[in-house]
Amino acid sequence: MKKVLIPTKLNAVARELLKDSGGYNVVHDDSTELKELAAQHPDTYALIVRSDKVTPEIIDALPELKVIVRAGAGYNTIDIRYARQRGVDVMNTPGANANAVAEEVVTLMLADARHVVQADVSTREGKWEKKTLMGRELTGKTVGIVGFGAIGRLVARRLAGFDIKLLTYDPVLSEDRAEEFGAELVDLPTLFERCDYISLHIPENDDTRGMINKDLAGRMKEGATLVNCARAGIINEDDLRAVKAEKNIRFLNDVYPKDAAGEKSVADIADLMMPHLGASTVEANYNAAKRAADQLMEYDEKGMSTYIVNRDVPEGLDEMYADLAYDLAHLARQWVGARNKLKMIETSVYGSLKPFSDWMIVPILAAVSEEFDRSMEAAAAREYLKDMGIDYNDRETDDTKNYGNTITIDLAANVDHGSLRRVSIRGTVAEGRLMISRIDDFDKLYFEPEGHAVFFRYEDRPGVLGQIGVALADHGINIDDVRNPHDESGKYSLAIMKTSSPVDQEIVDRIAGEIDAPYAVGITF
Ligand SMILES: NC(=O)c1ccc[n+]([C@@H]2O[C@H](COP(=O)([O-])OP(=O)(O)OC[C@H]3O[C@@H](n4cnc5c(N)ncnc54)[C@H](O)[C@@H]3O)[C@@H](O)[C@H]2O)c1
Ligand SMILES: O=C(O)[C@H](O)COP(=O)(O)O
Repeated sequence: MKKVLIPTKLNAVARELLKDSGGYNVVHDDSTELKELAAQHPDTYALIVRSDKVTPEIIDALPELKVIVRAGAGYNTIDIRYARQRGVDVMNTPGANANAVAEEVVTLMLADARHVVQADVSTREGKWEKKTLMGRELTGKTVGIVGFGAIGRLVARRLAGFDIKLLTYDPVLSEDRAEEFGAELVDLPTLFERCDYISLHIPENDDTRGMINKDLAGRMKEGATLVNCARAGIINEDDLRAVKAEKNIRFLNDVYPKDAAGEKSVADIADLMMPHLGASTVEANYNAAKRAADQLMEYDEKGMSTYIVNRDVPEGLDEMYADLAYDLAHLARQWVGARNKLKMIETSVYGSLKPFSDWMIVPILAAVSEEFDRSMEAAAAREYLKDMGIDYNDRETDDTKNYGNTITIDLAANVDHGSLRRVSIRGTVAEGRLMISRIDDFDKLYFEPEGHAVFFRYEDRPGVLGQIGVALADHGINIDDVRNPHDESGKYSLAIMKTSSPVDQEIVDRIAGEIDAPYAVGITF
């Protein structure tokens, strides 16, 4: 039986579900230090934690460890890179505790606006501070949500009853999607300048650490409120301290560099402080515990999970196929017009790659959207696509077609007057090299996506290749390799030329005009 160590205060449902499944020996102990528990249970296979710090020392103390499940959202307390080096997968349970945090945000806003804590203390002391404790109303105010993920969206929904004006900033959100939530998508400085309340709902990572700095805090309105129920590290505390006194900013805080008793460095600037209680509701604790157990069992049954946060390429998949998916999508994106609005992505994954078809959306999306980070998960990719209004279909495929281990990517993008421009590109890995084997009706290309290349699709006639060669030479560009297949009808040709240097799309478009090629792409792989 696999040993699961739960060294944290987590609803018993996790323990019960795992035990009932018959496959796990669960040790649930929230009163012993994790270090000590690790020493006592070196045969641990899975660790289920909350904000407990999982250091390289803990990981090293558990040589059998295969997976760490974070029953919650933020995993900045787990050394995910070291876990990866040791072959340990790390999962979280996104969204499981989102409502608890959203309600905490509303609680803090209202409690501060009506001086609930002070009023309670002073009334118990026998005072009657009705005059000094004049409050403020939340209704009708402008609220800014930084990070419009699971929590950010729920904060928006919960606050809707207060008739607020809602602004949001999230780099992977489209204006249309924001509008569906009644939010206006703005940039970060604008959000800080315009809002009466600002609530942070982003992860702490290398990009967001110290993000709320003097410049942003300095843009806040006089008397505005900043709520941090995300992570301490995203605020530069000294910068906020400097601005707070000047602008009378209210600061409501749930998170600290360390989850532990003792003095808090933000005590002098925080108007309300909670001991990291965002997820501490009976309901959220149950949801996160159940999700942790369910995800662990799914991980063991299917061998992979969309919730893994520290794996770029799934175990069992040759990394070259991830690169192939990226290159196919990169070329397809240029083919349909890099600036045209993408409407549809369809993937057809064949052969031994099939178990990874769901995951393939990650490198594909990284190729078609600069905003999407390749280290993100498939679930985040699908959410992103939904937000951007892009249809995504992972097609059922039929291996009797003998396509081997191939990936086909179909893209469609809007061009002028609402018409769609489509392309279908297939590729594989052969002899240890990436190969593009088909572009639309041009088959058996076996073209290696590497270096610089130009593509022109034109009506077949003699002399066109020469024309392209001369035009490129006029720009000092040498041709390193040429393919020139015809399509099935024999009517169209595709000129694929590898070039010595990148060819600007402007030059490609000019040559396309000269040879009357409606499809023309210059690309660097
Ligand atoms: N106080 C608590 O108890 C508590 C509970 C749960 C989560 N959290 C914290 O809240 C964070 C958010 O949780 P979630 O469940 O909403 O996660 P989520 O992944 O659903 O949403 C995070 C959002 O932040 C956005 N984002 C990432 N980088 C950004 C940036 N630089 N600027 C603006 N937006 C950015 C992402 O695009 C995403 O939409 C977690 O990472 C965790 O640290 C705290
Ligand atoms: O990221 C999270 O899920 C929250 O910060 C909750 O942390 P906790 O499980 O330690 O309360």
